[in-house]
Amino acid sequence: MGNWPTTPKIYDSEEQVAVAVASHIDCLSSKFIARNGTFSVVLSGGTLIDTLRKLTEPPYVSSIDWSKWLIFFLDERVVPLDHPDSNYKLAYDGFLSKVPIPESNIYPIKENLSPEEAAEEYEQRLKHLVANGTLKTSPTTGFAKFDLMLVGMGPEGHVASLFCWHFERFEKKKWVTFITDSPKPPPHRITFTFPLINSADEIAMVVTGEDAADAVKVALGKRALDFYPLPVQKVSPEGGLTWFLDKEAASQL
Ligand SMILES: O=C1O[C@H](COP(=O)(O)O)[C@@H](O)[C@H](O)[C@H]1O
Repeated sequence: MGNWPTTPKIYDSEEQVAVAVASHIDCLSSKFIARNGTFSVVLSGGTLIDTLRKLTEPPYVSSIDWSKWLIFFLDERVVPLDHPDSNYKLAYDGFLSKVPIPESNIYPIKENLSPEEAAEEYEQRLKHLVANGTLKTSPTTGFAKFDLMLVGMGPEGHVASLFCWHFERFEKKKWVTFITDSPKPPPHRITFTFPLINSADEIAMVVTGEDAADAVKVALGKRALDFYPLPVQKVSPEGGLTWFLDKEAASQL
């Protein structure tokens, strides 16, 4: 671990962030496909999905080798996959339905399980994909090592479904955990844990809008907190970390 603090890339508008994020992902897609034969990508929900829109347009929609992409979900609301609160539905409607990633390469949560069962099932599925060589392992941590995690942040500094007032953010052993009292609806969620998140080869933090400015300031070390760190401050991958901000999100730096 050792990418913290980092220098953010700051753009005049969310539109420019979307352009830069698409170009960054395109480069990583080529690099990892050349190296591994596949590109494993973990998606957040929230505003991130709309910021990926440039990938669904020329040149990327036809130039990227989508057949080699594998898609996972950083966190998920435990609701049916066609429910308006589902991160899968958000990602499908806004991104996945517009690019030719094979359906069998997309890994949504299983439906009709309790949050605890859904988290356990997803963790076991990840371990199976590591065992059969579909996913890499971090030699340092033994957790799965995804090529790229695209991480959004809530205005109070939560990432994935790891919130300030939940002990799940201190989890050390589980790969995937669950909560039943999310302060942001809906209450039932599963989420990657920090050891799994921080085992990634690359993390892109994609944060836009003025609401996020205070937490961005804390996250990037410009303001100390005298209590526990915000969840976002625990993002510290073994590999690369790149922050993409628009000028509103960066306004307190
Ligand atoms: O609830 C969630 O919130 C975060 C942040 O969302 P945003 O709309 O403020 O960008 C998101 O990254 C996470 O995946 C989602 O479940």
